[in-house]
Amino acid sequence: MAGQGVESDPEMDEAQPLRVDEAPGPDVLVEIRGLCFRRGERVIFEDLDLDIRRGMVTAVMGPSGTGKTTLLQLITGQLHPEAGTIRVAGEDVGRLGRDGLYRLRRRMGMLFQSGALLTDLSVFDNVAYPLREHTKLSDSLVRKLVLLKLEAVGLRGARDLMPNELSGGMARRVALARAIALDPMMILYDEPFTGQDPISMGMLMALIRQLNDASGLTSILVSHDVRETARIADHLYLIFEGRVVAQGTPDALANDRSPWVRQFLDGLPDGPVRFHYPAPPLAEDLFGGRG
Ligand SMILES: Nc1ncnc2c1ncn2[C@@H]1O[C@H](COP(=O)(O)OP(=O)(O)OP(=O)(O)O)[C@@H](O)[C@H]1O
Repeated sequence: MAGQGVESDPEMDEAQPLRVDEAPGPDVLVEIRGLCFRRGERVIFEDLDLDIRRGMVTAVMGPSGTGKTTLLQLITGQLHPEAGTIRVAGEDVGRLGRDGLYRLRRRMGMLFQSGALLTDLSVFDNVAYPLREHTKLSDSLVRKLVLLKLEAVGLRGARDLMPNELSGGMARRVALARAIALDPMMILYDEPFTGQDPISMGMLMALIRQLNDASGLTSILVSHDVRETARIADHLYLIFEGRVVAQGTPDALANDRSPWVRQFLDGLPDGPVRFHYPAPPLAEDLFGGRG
């Protein structure tokens, strides 16, 4: 666990930005500074600062639609910042050309919700796919690597199965084996627990932690599952309305009394994040004679 305390604004009725003032050290793998990004007219990020530290599992949480998936897409260079910088392993992602991005993405494993397996390939061939596409390794070496990756997710014995013969949890573990096939420096998880029963969720949680620690990875985890995420993450960022509104270790955030943190971590239906969409007073609407 990282020994860092919580940082949040206790009076936070309205989300205030938290700034990362100190320069990033060598332990920072992803450094985001002053990130601005819009979708049409909608501001998704406004002057966002965020650090992902090497060797840690860092979770990014926040209400639905805050931009968590968008953040992962910006880190992987699928989207480009409007302003600000995103540095991954020292490289400014927004300035990389096609080749640079390609090289960088090879070093990032991704387990996105939509990252389905190729349905007409066996488990073995799904995991072998990135190795065959991106390397010139011999068949016998590919075989050994695939078996090792499948062993790491507990599915070496399932190598000849087809995707439609797998449970949802097994399919996600195969996708995880595929995501680590090229020995990435970092792995990004977007809602990895969605739709999983408690047992396979537990297995995935343990795997995320184990793979991170045993392979010296750095992990970014986007998830709605507050309790589960807090159990495996070293550091949590809570984002809302384009900014980081709180960050810290799970323990520190668990003891944080700010209304925003409490509403999010305790799943309260109303608080700084309003249940009601902004509207004039009800009486005015009912009796004010307006259309
Ligand atoms: N391709 C797109 N074009 C336009 N707007 C988009 C697109 N993808 C997402 N958005 C919008 O950007 C905002 C952020 O979306 P994003 O998926 O990043 O949020 P999220 O925090 O990951 O949400 P959730 O927790 O529900 O998955 C949302 O308002 C969404 O409607």
